[in-house]
Amino acid sequence: MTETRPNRLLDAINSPDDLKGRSREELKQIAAEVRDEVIDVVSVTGGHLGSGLGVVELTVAIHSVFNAPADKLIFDVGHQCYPHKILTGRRDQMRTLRQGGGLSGFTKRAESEYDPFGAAHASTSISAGHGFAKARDLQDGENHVISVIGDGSMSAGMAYEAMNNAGADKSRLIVILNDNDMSIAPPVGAMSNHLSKLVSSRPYRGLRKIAKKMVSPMGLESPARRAEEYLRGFAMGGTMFEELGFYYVGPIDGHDLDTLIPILENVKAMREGPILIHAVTQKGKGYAPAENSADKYHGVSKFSVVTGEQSKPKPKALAYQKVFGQTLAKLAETDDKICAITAAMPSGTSTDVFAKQFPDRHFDVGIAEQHAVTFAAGLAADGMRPYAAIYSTFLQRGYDQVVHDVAIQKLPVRFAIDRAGLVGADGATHAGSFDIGYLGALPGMVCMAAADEADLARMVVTANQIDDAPSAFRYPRGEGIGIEIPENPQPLEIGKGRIMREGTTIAILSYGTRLAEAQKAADLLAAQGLSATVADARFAKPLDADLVERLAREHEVLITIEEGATGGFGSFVLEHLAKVGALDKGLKIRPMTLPDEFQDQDTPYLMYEAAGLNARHIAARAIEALGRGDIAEINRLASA
Ligand SMILES: Cc1ncc(C[n+]2csc(CCOP(=O)(O)OP(=O)(O)O)c2C)c(N)n1
Ligand SMILES: CC(=O)[C@@H](O)[C@H](O)COP(=O)(O)O
Ligand SMILES: [Mg+2]
Repeated sequence: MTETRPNRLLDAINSPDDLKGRSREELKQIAAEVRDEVIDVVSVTGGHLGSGLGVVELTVAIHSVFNAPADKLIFDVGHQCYPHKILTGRRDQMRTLRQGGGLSGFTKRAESEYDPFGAAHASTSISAGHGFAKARDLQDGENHVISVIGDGSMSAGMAYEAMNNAGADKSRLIVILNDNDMSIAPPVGAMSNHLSKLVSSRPYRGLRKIAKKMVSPMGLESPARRAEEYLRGFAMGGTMFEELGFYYVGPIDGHDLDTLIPILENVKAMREGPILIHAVTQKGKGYAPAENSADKYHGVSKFSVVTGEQSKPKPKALAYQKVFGQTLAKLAETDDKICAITAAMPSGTSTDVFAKQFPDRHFDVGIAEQHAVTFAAGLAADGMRPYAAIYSTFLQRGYDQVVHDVAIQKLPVRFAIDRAGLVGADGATHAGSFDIGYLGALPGMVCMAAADEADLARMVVTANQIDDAPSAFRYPRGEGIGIEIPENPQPLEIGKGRIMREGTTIAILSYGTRLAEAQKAADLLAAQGLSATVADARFAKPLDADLVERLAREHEVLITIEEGATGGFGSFVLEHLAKVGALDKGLKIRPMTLPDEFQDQDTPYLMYEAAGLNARHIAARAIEALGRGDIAEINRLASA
């Protein structure tokens, strides 16, 4: 790929300034080289590929026309920003992408002045862009603000809240709608249909000619006037964007620099109001294996550039997600009230397993977590048994809906909280750190965490039986521990944990999949003659008061551990013990949570190592609390 190109113009591009003054042909070559570079990089790092390949020309065009960092370029989600990183001085670090200490896989303010606004969650770019535009106006600035948002991300309410606000405003804001007719899965909804109609009813072949006319000085006095003429004359009325107060330009071919550059130059000359450029692109553009795949190589592991084959290690166990999807589908065979809801993540959450069997009861609502929650509330209010499968981090966006629409009305929505705990390469934005606290705070909510895949199956079944309250069960990204999943999983007794191993001196009470580390910690302690009880709480709410009080009463040290932030399970235990006076009798209690900081990406193991939540840390914490034992020996044994 890259080696076969004779002149590597990209080698001379260290910042967007180096694109200025380049001929159109040179820019086309640079775009081709950027594309090759993205493919090469992601083939060794893994990461988000299809989206970046689709915006190569857009990114080159934007950086050749505008003046970042003075002009603010805001990418929605940020998963398509690899070409942008290559062009903004980060090319030599690209092979550290998504690794510990390396570049983030998203835009990030702390990483570069060319990333004015960080992202990773969808649909924030128009709001942020509007904020930048207002800030500029208030400070008498002159810079441009460009928000690039995908068609999939246009399904979230936030994008419309932003357009509603920005569209009624005179502030200059350029929104580029990058329409590749894909989300992670095929896009859904009426807006997606509207965009498809716009594209099919207005072929951009003619517009290409128009764009050529726009660059000709003939008949038009000034760039601003040219742009106005263009927009008045050729933006056909009736798009939703125009109704909302945006100048609509398009649809245009988002891979054609001969179209993109003149249009951006003209739009740049406009002095007033928000503009939306509708650019049609292809996800995975220019790399056949991506173009030809169903998911357009949205997110990939390392792969062979020649064949496109991804090198995925053979799984040792079924993923938690599959266990969830399969258990729910099986349950639905005998319960026709069960529904599954996903907010644009059918494959990520494995609701696609359910969808295959029960398409009528499966709902992909698009990137719309708030709606997903209230939609589930409506289903529940009229007698259905909805399971809303949402990543912990994305459910943050639907929190008021969980409180106001679900919990206050005691509606039995079942929340399958996916990606609980640290997720690795996606880093802080995707860590499922807060749901234990934010759900556990809600009156009436039943909160569970699976310690292994067999227990997850039981929790899916347990939630099905809770018809008078909302419930949630959390589980991490990826494979289980490889234990057998019962054929007919039995429901759990609500609010009851389990003792895994009886000891005398130290109690380790785990909530979630740290249980395996707790067991290892007990082994490390046993090697020093220190006896530990290990318990799996299963429920954070209702808390197993008997279990917690017994552990407190019968041990010198009580450690709680969870894959969540402070203010979660450990806090609930502490508060309970304080209320019943169990802390007055000299118990040494040590809650172990994620650290009070946003952790950057790394492997999940190393992130937990940095968080101090692996077996050796648990054992060391016990020894430190106890005041006896040898921490150095623990570390030696753990690393052996
Ligand atoms: C709030 C939120 N929900 C879900 C996601 C997961 N997600 C990341 S990218 C993506 C698809 C975005 O589609 P689009 O904006 O069209 O960009 P494309 O990948 O097609 O370039 C989804 C669902 C997210 N990042 N944020
Ligand atoms: C950008 C984004 O939000 C998704 O693509 C996310 O990276 C998917 O994560 P999983 O791989 O855990 O499904
Ligand atoms: Mg898209």
